[in-house]
Amino acid sequence: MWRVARCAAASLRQSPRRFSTAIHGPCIVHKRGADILHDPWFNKDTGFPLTERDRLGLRGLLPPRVISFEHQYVRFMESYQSLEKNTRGQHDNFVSLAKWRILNRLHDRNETLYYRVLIDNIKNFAPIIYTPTVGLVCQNYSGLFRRPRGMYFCARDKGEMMSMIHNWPAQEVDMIVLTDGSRILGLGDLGVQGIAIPIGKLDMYVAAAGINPQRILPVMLDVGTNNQKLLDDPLYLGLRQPRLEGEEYLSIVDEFMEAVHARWPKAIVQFEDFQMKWAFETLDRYRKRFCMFNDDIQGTAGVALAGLLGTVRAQGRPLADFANQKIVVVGAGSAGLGVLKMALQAVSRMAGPQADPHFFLLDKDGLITKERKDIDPAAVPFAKTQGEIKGLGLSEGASLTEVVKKVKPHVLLGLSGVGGVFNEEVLKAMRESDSTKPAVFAMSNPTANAECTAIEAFKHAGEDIVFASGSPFSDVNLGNGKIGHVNQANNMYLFPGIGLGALLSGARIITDRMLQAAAECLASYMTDEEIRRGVLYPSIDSIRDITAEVGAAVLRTAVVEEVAEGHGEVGSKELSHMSKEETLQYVKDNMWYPVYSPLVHEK
Ligand SMILES: NC(=O)C1=CN([C@@H]2O[C@H](COP(=O)(O)OP(=O)(O)OC[C@H]3O[C@@H](n4cnc5c(N)ncnc54)[C@H](O)[C@@H]3O)[C@@H](O)[C@H]2O)C=CC1
Ligand SMILES: CC(=O)C(=O)O
Ligand SMILES: [Mg+2]
Repeated sequence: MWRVARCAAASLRQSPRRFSTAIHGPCIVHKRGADILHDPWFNKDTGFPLTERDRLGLRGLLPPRVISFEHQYVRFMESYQSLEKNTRGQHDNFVSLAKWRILNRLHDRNETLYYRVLIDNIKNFAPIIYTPTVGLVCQNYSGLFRRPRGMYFCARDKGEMMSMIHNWPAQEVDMIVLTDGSRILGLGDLGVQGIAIPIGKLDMYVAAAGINPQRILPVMLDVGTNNQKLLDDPLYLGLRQPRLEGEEYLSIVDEFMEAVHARWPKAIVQFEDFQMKWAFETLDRYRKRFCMFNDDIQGTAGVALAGLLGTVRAQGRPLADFANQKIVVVGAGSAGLGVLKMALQAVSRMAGPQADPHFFLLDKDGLITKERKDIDPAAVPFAKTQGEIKGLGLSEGASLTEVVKKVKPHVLLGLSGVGGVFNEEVLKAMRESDSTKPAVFAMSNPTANAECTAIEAFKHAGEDIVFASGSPFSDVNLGNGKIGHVNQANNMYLFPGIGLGALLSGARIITDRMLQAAAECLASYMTDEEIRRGVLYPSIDSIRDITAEVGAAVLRTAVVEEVAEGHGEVGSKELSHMSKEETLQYVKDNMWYPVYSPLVHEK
């Protein structure tokens, strides 16, 4: 009823795991013949019906047999499965890249089929198009490069961006993911090669939020790199210069934001994998002027908070007990500080602004206290005073092991980007935790950068822990029929819903309360029974469902916050009159789902 008018190419109510036989509205195409076959958006490969082949000048350009969408799907899955079989026993990275290649080739050729296989097999394919394999793709991007995807703005383009933005062929863009490649996952500065991250994030937008892939735009802002290995690499495809700094840097980001806003005033920009100083600076600079958010600071915070509230429930305690949880956060970067900031807001709401939460923050130099020289301003609110830690026998720069042994935390949460920092000694110290169900969150990506593996966590910290990691691990067989459940604490459970809710509300800006609504929605999604079993987040198989819920929660809060300006033909008044159920239905009705629509040629 409230579906927003757009090319009916495949705008269909979500019907996962079924091949709908419904008739779909036609899609207008301005090309003919071979041009259509070479356009992944319209291409159906051997799936063009004979009438369409006639209409579009395709007769003779394809083998005569028409293969149905269902059959094409099965054929692709069969070739994927034989790749899996044929590469069994080979090196993990080799296998992962081979899987990425076969998916990427389909993406380049036939987007409708690509997104269908992705959506229907998201659990299998997310680790390929997203973390961890996307990290490997970034590391090898210049060598893997065959075709561009998205837009590349570089330092040399200063003064040209207003016109360059019009080089993007799509008329409309809803969702942009932007990186400067300066902190790609836990892999550091990867320069232009970081473009694979926006591509992977936007694939998740299509798969989870049903954002129309014709209206997404991955963007790389190449301001140079400080990665000497890349600068020395003859294959490197980015600018061969050190990173711009200070005002020079900001003027590039400013120009990009202005250019985007001039062409697509309602587009949402997600900042992704910026090094900490620019992550915070750009968020402060733009969040009141543009509809934007920083996923690493804000998306991650919401997902972590939902997990932290889940661990309180897993202990059989009331949510208000969150204010008493002792939480050790390892990593004082954009992600760690974002988590603590949101956790602090939650504690204030629950126990009042005078509440004194028991948060301990460590970085590469150990426990952060007020004694710390050159302390980052963003870390100041979480730095301990001497008075707070004296009784525990801790001091400035105390090691992680010492902190865990003395604090006996309920939760140990890693966002350090350093693989293995939760070593045997640290994990064993968690056995002395004051919690009946201690939690270990090893949230750094990709897999090799996780603070510990799932097996290590259950082995050393004990079988009663709750475990979560940023990249996927398999559940752990604990013997005697017991299974250690592995949660994936990854911002993928929130950013698609934040973007979707902001889009469909036509939000002017993204407020803290919209982000809080997203986190609360995720936190309340799991049943008590699931939480008791240590299941804090939904299975990735349900990501479309949780994203619709999160999107609806964000949208409703945008209305309450009076930042919703409406989307398409649905005005802000109509949005404000929708019940909770109607909002959810509106969101679901606007989620794109891939089907072949009849193509009609127009000059
Ligand atoms: N699971 C998820 O959804 C997300 C995970 N992440 C991951 O978090 C990690 C960090 O990201 P950012 O905060 O943006 O990076 P960042 O570079 O801003 O911060 C890293 C922090 O870790 C600290 N650190 C480094 N070595 C350490 C050590 N040995 N012990 C303790 N602390 C140490 C640094 O001092 C710094 O404070 C990355 O691996 C990233 O992939 C980030 C966002 C979302
Ligand atoms: C998941 C994510 O955004 C990161 O690791 O940076
Ligand atoms: Mg990120």
